[in-house]
Amino acid sequence: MCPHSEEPAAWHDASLDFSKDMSYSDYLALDQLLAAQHPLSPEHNEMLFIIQHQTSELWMKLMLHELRAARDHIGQSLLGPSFKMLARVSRIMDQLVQAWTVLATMTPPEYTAMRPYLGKSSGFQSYQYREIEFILGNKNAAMLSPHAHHPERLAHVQKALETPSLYEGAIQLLARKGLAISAERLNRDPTKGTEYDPSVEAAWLQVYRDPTHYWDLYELGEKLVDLEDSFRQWRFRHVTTVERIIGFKRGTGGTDGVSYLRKMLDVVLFPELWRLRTNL
Ligand code: HEM
Ligand SMILES: N[C@@H](CC(=O)c1ccccc1NC=O)C(=O)O
Repeated sequence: MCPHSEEPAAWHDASLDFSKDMSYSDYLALDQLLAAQHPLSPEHNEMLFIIQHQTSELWMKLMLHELRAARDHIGQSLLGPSFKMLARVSRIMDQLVQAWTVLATMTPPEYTAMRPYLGKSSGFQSYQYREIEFILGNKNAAMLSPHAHHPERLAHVQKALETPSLYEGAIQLLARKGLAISAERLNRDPTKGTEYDPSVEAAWLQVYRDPTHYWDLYELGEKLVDLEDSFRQWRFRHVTTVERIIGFKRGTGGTDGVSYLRKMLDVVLFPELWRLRTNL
């Protein structure tokens, strides 16, 4: 009963006996999920480092779920659902951009104390991140090597390398809608990363110069630019946070560290969609 009234407590009708029914924790497999954090160091701040990455990887799992579905819908010219999926992916990326404020609470001495325990491990070896880069067209077969020892992870990245990217699907859609794309571009090796093509820019320019006629393609173009905009912000927040925490030390993954990550800021996923803005 409520302490000061005759009314039953607000939670009075809540289900309380889960001996025979699925509960919140059962449905979310929380026993497994919350038992998956294994700090290697005695440092207080390692839990932050682990959970920051595990939550990022869960968001990446959802991004891939949505990106694969968006690519399938674009392949079937079903653009409405693909727009919703791409918008969701951009919002997830925004979430990952904001998440850097939590990790930025880790100071250099705190990270330095736990860094030796990381060995050669690095986000460079994130197979979900690599799949995301690949499905967006930033492909590089060399990035399979860190997974060569692990058949299941290798299969994920290998499949992503061999499957035409989401942007490839958008270019094929432009051609299906009657826009002139070069035969060489339409028949390009899907394992190769996206490279600027003048016929693709000319096609996007035709769309952006007549949005009323090509509204669905125009909206697809802007959804892709939204996504790359958010991705660029993620890359920038990562390199800035890294510089805050390890300066210009070499990375545990073997790269030059911040120097390498700064080069990644120059990656352009959808080159023609950015170049057309200059020529519109
Ligand atoms: C203290 C925090 C962090 C530091 C010092 C750091 C440092 C680095 C460095 C130096 C690299 C270059 C590869 C290497 O040599 O290791 C890298 C790559 C990477 N990191 Fe981080 N990182 C941090 C946090 C994160 C977080 C929270 C994520 C989220 C998933 C992340 C994801 C990645 C990814 C995906 C790459 C590969 C990037 C690419 O190849 O373009 N990192 N990180
Ligand atoms: N490359 C980082 C180490 C690192 O960032 C890391 C290590 C293990 C698991 C996730 C990591 N985060 C992203 O790269 C460093 O050089 O300190």
